[in-house]
Amino acid sequence: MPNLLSRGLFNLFFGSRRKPFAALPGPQPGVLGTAGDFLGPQPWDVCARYGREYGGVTLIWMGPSPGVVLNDPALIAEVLESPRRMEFEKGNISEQVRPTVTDDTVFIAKLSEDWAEKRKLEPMEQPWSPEWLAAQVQPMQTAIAESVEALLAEPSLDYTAVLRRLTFDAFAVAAVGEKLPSSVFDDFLLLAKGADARIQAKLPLKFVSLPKGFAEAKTRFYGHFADRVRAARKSPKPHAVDLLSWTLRETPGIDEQVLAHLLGGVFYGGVFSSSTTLVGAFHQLQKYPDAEAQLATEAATLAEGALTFEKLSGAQWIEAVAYESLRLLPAVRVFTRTPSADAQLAGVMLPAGSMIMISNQHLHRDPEHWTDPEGFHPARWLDGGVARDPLGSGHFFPFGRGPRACVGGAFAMVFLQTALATIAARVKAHVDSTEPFEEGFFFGVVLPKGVTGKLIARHPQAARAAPAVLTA
Ligand code: HEM
Repeated sequence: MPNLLSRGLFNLFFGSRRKPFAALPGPQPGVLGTAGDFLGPQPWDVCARYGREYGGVTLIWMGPSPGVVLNDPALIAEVLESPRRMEFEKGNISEQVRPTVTDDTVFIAKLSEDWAEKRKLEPMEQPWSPEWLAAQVQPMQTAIAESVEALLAEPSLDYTAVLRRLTFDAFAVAAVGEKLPSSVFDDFLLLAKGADARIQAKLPLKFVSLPKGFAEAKTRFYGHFADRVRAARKSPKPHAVDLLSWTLRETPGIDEQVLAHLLGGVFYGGVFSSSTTLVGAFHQLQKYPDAEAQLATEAATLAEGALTFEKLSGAQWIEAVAYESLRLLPAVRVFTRTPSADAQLAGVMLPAGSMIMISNQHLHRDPEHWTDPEGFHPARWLDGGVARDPLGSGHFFPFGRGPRACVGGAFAMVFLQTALATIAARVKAHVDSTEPFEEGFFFGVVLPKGVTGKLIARHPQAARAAPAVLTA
């Protein structure tokens, strides 16, 4: 809380601005407004504290500009889902990630039209058809199984690093039909660091310089996918199910660069968030051995023969583990919106350009909604649990809510379930400590730190020599 002098100064200079917002609760502003609250802790922890202390809407001050933090499902629905959602533009994340993800991407699409309609016109809308998703299970299973075997040889693992690479490799198989060279992964990370520096900057973006070699890495990274588009056009694979081959069959006239950029964008959309979710899942499973044992049993049943989408769809415990991980440790915990013109919300008039922060951290752990919310209990999702709190509902929105929610949510679910089934059938992912891990922030996504351990083969034959060595 700012000291008396700081609060006095704010009131002296900006006191008159406070009057129209008197009805809203919130922390006392000082000379920096209430922005000082966000300087130390992670933003989602601040949003959750506000939810506990002030309720569904909290008035904040970014310097002299008012804003709100929403923790009320109805207000969140108004901003993200109702017809009024068109009044609230997505935050400025697009400007921050623009150098990394190029212009041909759904990341930086403007909200100038109804996004639900716009998506139908986007080439990326098509790949997430149920047919394409179903076709990814088997290739991703093979890729993940191969990665797991390679990792078995490692005496100690940093799960954040190795699951990030495992996820990248599985996404590569879904995107282009095979794993990519390590040099492409390195370029991917370098470009992500460039965007991350801009996302985390407290400075205006023009003062944030990009890492050395950024421009060259970008040319190489997207050039790699452009080469693949040309090669696939020259020698089409009529039965291949990867996104590249699939899209060329369904949309033969698609521009080479657009497709290359969309393929590259898939990795930025989902590698960090999906791998963070897996780290959280294995950390919790170490803490809850009964849940882990049940996962191993179900995964073993699925491992008899090839894994299919149908088999996965019937695997209720695997789905429940994925949901519970997304509830307790969602990888994306804060999203923002901004009224493009003055807009009425929560009984006040928010000026154009003000900050609206929405977090799932508090609602995913709201004790009035969830039993033992801090505990990891996949069983809560059985017996109608999924229908009670579907994805994108008031107290469960790990992928956001409404038409501008995550583009890759359905793919992420298929990936997470395939990964849990494949990994748990082969190994126990031992985690060294069940103490809460430190959480950082990278590319807008929660970054688990210091989660170490090793994979222990469930069956001796799984420990056979690794076919390829993975680099973290
Ligand atoms: C567990 C994994 C994932 C989580 C938790 C997650 C979560 C989210 C969230 C919360 C948003 C913001 C929604 C908003 O601002 O309203 C988002 C946006 C987005 N996600 Fe994901 N995501 C995941 C995986 C993926 C994957 C696999 C892809 C692509 C293949 C992807 C692509 C995107 C894109 C392109 C956007 C921006 C959409 C837009 O601006 O309209 N995500 N994601």
